[in-house]
Amino acid sequence: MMKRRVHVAAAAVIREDGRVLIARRPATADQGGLWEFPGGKLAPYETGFEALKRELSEELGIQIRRAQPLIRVHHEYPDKHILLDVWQVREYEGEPYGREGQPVRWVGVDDLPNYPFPAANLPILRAVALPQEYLITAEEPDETVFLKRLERALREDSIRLVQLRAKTLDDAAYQARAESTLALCRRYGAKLLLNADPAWLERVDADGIHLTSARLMTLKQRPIPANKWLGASTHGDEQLAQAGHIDCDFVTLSPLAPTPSHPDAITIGWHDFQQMVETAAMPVFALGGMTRHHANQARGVGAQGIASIRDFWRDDR
Ligand SMILES: Nc1nc2c([nH]c(=O)n2[C@@H]2O[C@H](COP(=O)(O)OP(=O)(O)OP(=O)(O)O)[C@@H](O)[C@H]2O)c(=O)[nH]1
Ligand SMILES: [Mg+2]
Repeated sequence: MMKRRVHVAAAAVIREDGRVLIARRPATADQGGLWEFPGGKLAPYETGFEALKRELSEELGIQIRRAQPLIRVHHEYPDKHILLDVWQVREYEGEPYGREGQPVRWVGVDDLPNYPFPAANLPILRAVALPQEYLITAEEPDETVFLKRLERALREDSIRLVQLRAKTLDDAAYQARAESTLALCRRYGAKLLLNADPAWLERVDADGIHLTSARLMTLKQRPIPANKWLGASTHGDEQLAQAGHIDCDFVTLSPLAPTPSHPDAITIGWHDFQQMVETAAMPVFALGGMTRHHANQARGVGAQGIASIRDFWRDDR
């Protein structure tokens, strides 16, 4: 028999202090007793956003003013195929409460993994915890220049996710660079991922590892614990599937568009990008010819946001 297909709109409602609202499902409901992001099934002829507005009014008593797409997750439950269409909501009227008697709680983003959620929710927890911009550092031999550029981006562009990519440094220089970069990232509350062998986490206590696509393809399982972040570079369906298989937390997918350094490269383009993101079941950053100004467009096709070296590696004006 064909499985039921269920399309659900749900919201990560985010308060000014950054906490996220979650609600507990009634013990008698499907997935009873687990926590969830408020929302529910689309009624016939409703769009996701229309359903979101109605459900949050019914379940929380709030009126959404503006919402931004966060992530779309397809998940196979034994009895149904579910599509969770998740939005980020920061602008709303009213004070949310459990209008159907359900317990609700404001939770810090890093505390979310401590609550039991339905199996489909793992990618959502990752998307909620990640920003919409991912800075990849440029090759820069001069450490002073490097740290100055990075600090500008942390301070002025509010970058909160950084990948240290330094392929030209030897091991000793890489370790020194990783330590100074980590100290700077910590000052701004930014997460730092090392683009390096996963064993580097034993030497530098960074927040995680970013795998090159070559390294990604050699792995049989997730190489680092769940409390560290695992990103990977991907360029197509096979690598995306492998990233899912070894349980990466997120990926970059590139090259989306031509760049000044690769004007004639074969690029993915927004259309195919959207299709690949739809099947990815994890946050995906668009990379290649992207700037901060593309972040909303990327969100619109289901991405987490954009990754870039060039756009963030600017000089102080
Ligand atoms: N709202 C919501 N539903 C989720 C989440 N994760 C998840 O797997 N689901 C599943 O998606 C479906 C949504 O159902 P729902 O019970 O919220 O639907 P609804 O508000 O329209 O209620 P009703 O149909 O019971 O009247 C359920 O099967 C639920 O288990 C989540 O984070 N939020
Ligand atoms: Mg509901």
